[in-house]
Amino acid sequence: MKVVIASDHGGYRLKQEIIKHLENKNVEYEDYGTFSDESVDYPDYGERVGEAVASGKFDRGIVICGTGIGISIAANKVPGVRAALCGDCFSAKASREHNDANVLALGERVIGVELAKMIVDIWLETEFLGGRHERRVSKISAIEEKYAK
Ligand SMILES: O=C[C@H](O)[C@H](O)[C@H](O)COP(=O)(O)O
Repeated sequence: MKVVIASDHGGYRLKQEIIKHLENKNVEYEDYGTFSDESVDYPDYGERVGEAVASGKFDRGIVICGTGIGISIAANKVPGVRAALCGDCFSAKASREHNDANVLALGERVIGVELAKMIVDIWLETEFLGGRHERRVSKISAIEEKYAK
């Protein structure tokens, strides 16, 4: 599995911790920035990861900002992206099983590093269940198509 990860300055420190964790687990990843804690704009990084996942270059994306909210909103603007902001393990599992989330969003200012690592593990390991959830995810795609220019 190939993972792309990015953050703004508000998620930079947690991104570095998650990168160390991915390396320890031998998960293939690419870091799309930001590369310091200097202030930047989260939509740039959400869009970057969203495009990289939607294009098929990566299987999954991880985006991090202060709350995880802004960067997930931005990533979700890219057609084909289903970004899930998770602050607990149950949501991380359900976002994969039910929603086939292809981008995980985390908030550095909200959750601790150890919980974030646990969420990442569960999210990477959990498969989409399909079945009734397939129909609902298809309806999300239909909404995208309806509003596409
Ligand atoms: O949703 C947005 C994120 O939480 C940003 O990380 C946050 O807004 C950045 O705030 P500041 O510029 O005050 O560090």
